Amino acid sequence: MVKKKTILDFYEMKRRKDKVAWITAYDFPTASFAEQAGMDMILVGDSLGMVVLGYDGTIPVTMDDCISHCQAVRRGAPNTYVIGDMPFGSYQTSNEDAVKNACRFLKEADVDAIKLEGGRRVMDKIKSISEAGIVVFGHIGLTPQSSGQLGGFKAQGRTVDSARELIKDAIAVEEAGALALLLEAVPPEVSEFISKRLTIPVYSIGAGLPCDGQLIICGDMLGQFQAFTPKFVKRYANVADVIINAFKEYIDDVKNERFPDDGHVYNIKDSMEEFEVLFKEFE
Ligand SMILES: Nc1nc(=O)c2c([nH]1)NC[C@@H]1CN(c3ccc(C(=O)N[C@@H](CCC(=O)O)C(=O)O)cc3)CN21
Ligand SMILES: CC(C)C(=O)C(=O)O
Ligand SMILES: [Mg+2]
Repeated sequence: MVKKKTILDFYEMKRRKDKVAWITAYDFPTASFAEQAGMDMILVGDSLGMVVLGYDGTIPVTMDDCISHCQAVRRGAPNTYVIGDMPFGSYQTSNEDAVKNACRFLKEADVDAIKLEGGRRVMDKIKSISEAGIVVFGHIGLTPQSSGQLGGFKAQGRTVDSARELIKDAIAVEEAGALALLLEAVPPEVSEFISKRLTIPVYSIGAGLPCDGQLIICGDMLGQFQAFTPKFVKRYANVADVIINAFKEYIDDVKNERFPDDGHVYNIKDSMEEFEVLFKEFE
């Protein structure tokens, strides 16, 4: 059993240029598979709203949804670094709400860190949660919770003007006390500059190779999520096909009485003659 990592291990990995591999997971089995595979960390993303609850965005996801899924993930991956993603409305309202809800993730779901979206505009939230002693991951670039303001799920930092805003946000996140930063959907030229400019580890989901590690949504890499596929997704399996084919085979077996066969039923423990006597009694 590999020892559970701490934030210090991730700083050491950045220094040694060892890349951090992480995925999202929302349930017990996926978390357990991730831990068995040796994943460095797991994000319980509010993307759970889209990937496992079927919403078309992350806005409806609640604190209770996140806590419940974090608990399942922690049970499945007791020795892996787990990050809880703060859902829309759980930190925007006030510093007090932000700290209170961040504390819930630690107290109720035993996560190692929390993540929240935004740069300069959430500096006070990052600072308040950090001052409570909690490890904060920042998240800038394509921030799905503010996709309304961005005009949709759009890559960021592709123009000099947009990159300037992104760099200011990255610096602000570090200054506010975040101990890691996630860049989503940002050109590698910009993420390389940010990774070098900051002291804290900078991770990528769709931000290219220059970052200190990579994140991908489990449902995307496994071919489980069908609504759309972001450009940055590499598919490693096609679970949808595997599941649909298994379901079709099962339906066919049931309709044609090939299932259940002798191997999938229980044997009687008295003679058939005795059972026939019993059945006669009730005819
Ligand atoms: N399953 C899933 N995967 C994700 O990566 C993901 C979620 N859900 N939910 C929350 C956000 C939304 N994300 C998205 C969604 C769409 C694109 C996308 O389709 N982008 C287009 C156009 C980008 C643009 O116009 O700049 C692309 O071609 O990549 C990217 C990231 C990332 N996150
Ligand atoms: C898209 C990633 C970065 C995320 O925040 C999530 O999975 O919720
Ligand atoms: Mg999220």
